[in-house]
Amino acid sequence: MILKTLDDLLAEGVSGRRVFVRADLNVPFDKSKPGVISDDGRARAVLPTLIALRDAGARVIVASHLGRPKGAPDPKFTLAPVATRLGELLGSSVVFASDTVGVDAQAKAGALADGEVLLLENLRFNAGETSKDDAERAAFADQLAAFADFYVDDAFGAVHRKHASVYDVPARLPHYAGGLVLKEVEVLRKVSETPEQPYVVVLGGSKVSDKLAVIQALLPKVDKLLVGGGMCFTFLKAQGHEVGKSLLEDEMVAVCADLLAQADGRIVLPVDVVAATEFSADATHDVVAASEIPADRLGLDIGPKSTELFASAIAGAKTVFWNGPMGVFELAPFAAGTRGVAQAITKIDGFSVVGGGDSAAAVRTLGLDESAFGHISTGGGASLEYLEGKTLPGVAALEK
Ligand SMILES: Nc1ncnc2c1ncn2[C@@H]1O[C@H](COP(=O)(O)OP(=O)(O)OP(=O)(O)O)[C@@H](O)[C@H]1O
Ligand SMILES: O=C(O)[C@H](O)COP(=O)(O)O
Repeated sequence: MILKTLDDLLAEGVSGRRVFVRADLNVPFDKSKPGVISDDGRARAVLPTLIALRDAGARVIVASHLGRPKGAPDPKFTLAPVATRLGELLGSSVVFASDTVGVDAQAKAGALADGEVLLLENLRFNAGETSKDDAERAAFADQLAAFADFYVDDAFGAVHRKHASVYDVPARLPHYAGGLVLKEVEVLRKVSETPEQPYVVVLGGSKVSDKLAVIQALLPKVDKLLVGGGMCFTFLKAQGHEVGKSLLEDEMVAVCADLLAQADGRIVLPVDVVAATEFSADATHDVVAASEIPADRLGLDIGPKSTELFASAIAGAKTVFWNGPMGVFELAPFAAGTRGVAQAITKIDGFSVVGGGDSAAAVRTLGLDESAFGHISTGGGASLEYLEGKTLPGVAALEK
């Protein structure tokens, strides 16, 4: 990979210059306490870049998405609490703009002093950020690029998105890869090119259709592919089981059936699940066989037998890649599967990678020892698409 790095930019000198940093500050929030960040790992991961630029006297303009608002302001997805947290982590105040490219952002960017940091409001409050229309994205990218002299991408979690701030802004400014992007790409390159066998992949989480392509791509390379979390129900349905009110992508059932047929036993599904009456910590819940989920229940975690089954598959692995929690770990009654699988991964005599904002958050919020994992990636979809062998638009843009 030939690209310029943050170190190159620092060597050129940034004092008094305006640097646009694309970060992935898409942090999870406490489901029961609005506005309270439940895991600030992604904010901490970008700190070295921000500190280096701040300390070198740059005027730093940080931009990120949060969640998936629909191209217009939505208070549920404001980055305001993240600006506060970022200021605490940096130990210096972070100015927050209440819009992304509007009057407030322009005034605050214009008033930045050397070594000051500004966080713009959620990029996805603007339709141009995620638009599939090149001209619409370009128009928004022009507005973003106008803020700065240089562009640094340290948003590894978003490099798989062909979005204005990831793909189009670097075409408009001298561009550099931040340390986080460089480190993530290096680790994932090793895992994807030369994984030591046996290689076990564990997939879960809720973004089902996002993750089916990676299963297809990884099947020829892995010894076992363990599927839990919200994803498993589409597979269980494909095996002919009823899944009650569990998360299900009906239109993907045929694809899952096809994957199971190709896998020749290497895709391992849960044999039991924790089935609840509703999506709530207080809901009545029981362990049921994966083939017998009652019509009025939804599966919110893998059951104890499945956890054991998955742990024993993980035990002999030399390489483990894990993306996506095994259940709704944020609610205590449904955290055991994720905890059990994570603990099994910490015990392997080999190299493990945890990919995904929520999976990384699970490691930390469940009190597991972060240092027992080989690498904790900030990218969920990004790390999966890298392993799939896809070109990542954000990385390609930096290479140009
Ligand atoms: N059985 C289930 N039903 C519904 N949701 C589930 C289930 N199991 C896990 N989840 C949810 O999946 C979410 C994480 O899914 P996601 O696919 O986003 O993971 P990730 O890849 O680690 O994160 P990201 O893509 O944000 O980096 C968690 O919030 C968890 O509560
Ligand atoms: O959570 C993630 O994986 C990244 O922040 C990207 O978010 P997205 O899947 O909403 O583009």
